Amino acid sequence: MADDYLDLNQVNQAKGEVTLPGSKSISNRVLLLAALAEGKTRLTGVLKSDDTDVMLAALKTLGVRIVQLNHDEYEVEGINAFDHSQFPQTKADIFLGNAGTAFRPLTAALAVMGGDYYLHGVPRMHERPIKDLVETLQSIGCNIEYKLNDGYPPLQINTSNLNVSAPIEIEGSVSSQFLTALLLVSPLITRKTQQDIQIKVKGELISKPYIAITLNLMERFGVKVENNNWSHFIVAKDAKYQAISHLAVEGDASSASYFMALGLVGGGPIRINGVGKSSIQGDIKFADVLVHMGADIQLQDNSIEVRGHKGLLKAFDMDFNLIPDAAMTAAVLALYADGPCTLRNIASWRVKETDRIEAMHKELEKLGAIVSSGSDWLRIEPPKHWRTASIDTYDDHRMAMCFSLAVFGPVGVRIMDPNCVAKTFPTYFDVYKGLVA
Ligand SMILES: O=C(O)C1=C[C@@H](OP(=O)(O)O)[C@@H](O)[C@H](O)C1
Ligand SMILES: C=C(OP(=O)(O)O)C(=O)O
Repeated sequence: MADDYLDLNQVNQAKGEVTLPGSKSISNRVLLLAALAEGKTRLTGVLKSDDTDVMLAALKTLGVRIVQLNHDEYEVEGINAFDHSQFPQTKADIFLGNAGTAFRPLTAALAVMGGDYYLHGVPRMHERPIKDLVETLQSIGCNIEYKLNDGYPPLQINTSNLNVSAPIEIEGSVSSQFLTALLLVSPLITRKTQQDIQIKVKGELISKPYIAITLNLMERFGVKVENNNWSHFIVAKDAKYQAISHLAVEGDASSASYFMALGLVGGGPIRINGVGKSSIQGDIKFADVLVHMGADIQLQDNSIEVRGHKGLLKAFDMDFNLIPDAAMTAAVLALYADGPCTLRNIASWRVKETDRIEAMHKELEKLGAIVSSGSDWLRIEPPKHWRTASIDTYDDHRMAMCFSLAVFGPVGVRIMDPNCVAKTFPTYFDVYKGLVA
């Protein structure tokens, strides 16, 4: 039975060493890429969590042979989607929880390859938009139907009849995962239509560093995409994914943000192994926010060491569009700032695991902060009078993880439903407890 809550005591210090679990964004992309490729790929450092479990289970249901060699090591036997245009299993009911990185790319892959597939998730997944991706796929001949509400999962996918006669247009302003999904399947589209594919982004592309991860990993599997200023992409007609003998998944840079923050407010030193300056994940740039707030950060190729100092942190007013996930960590650090802090350009928070602007607003207020917010921003005045609080987490792993940082004031906190961290970091609170005193 899930624990209802977890009481975290007030603490003064944090130090120690952690090794990060694998990156969710990389794990789910490489599982799919390896499944589509020709040949066997060995993946190490794969994240073990709800989001990756649903991707693994979906691929197995679709008939992909995946052997677990060790706890975080898998061998994936690619189906060679270029010679076999469908998955071995052409009819399936696929549950994808609340994993955007599984739902959006698999929608694109299954719609392009065709079959008889029902894709669904938890109730919140059925409130998260997918219209922009579905409309783009329909515009090139995919057969997708909404089963509950227009614009949202669940989806029924049937056999496609691809027809691409102009650049494929995709909206970029709601989630970058729609463009990621289209890019990941673009070599399948070129193969089926026997032509180069052009992709044009409509609207302002958000969360660009996640597109960089997509392009980087596609290239590792043998497909180089031409990127013209993040708005126009070209994929050549001979594009094809080739297996890689071994790919090591980096540690998760968004998960690193909590430990980096602990090193700052808790004094440190905290050493974080698994990501560093060679990372392909945009969230590594969270280090710049912490340096602004007063952290001393040493970035090695594959590790980070963080130290803080006594006293208040420097307040910030910043655009967080490039690091929407690590941005939540900054919102909680605002509790210890020397003035009001503003997070800007975070509209995508409203359509994630919960409405994160509303959730963050409510929960920071419970601790005594004075908070205001708008459609795409959040402003936090640090508490003058702290209050003890039960923090509701809204089934959002990041709400639970970032509010574990709210214990450096004069009070402890109660985290409701702490097991929601299983979405990306099931052992988070055990690791956390080993660092704070
Ligand atoms: O592509 C990815 O791996 C992700 C993209 C981001 O979503 P948006 O593009 O919707 O901001 C991010 O918030 C999510 O956790 C992972
Ligand atoms: C937004 C997130 O997840 P998803 O991949 O489901 O979009 C997240 O992990 O913060």
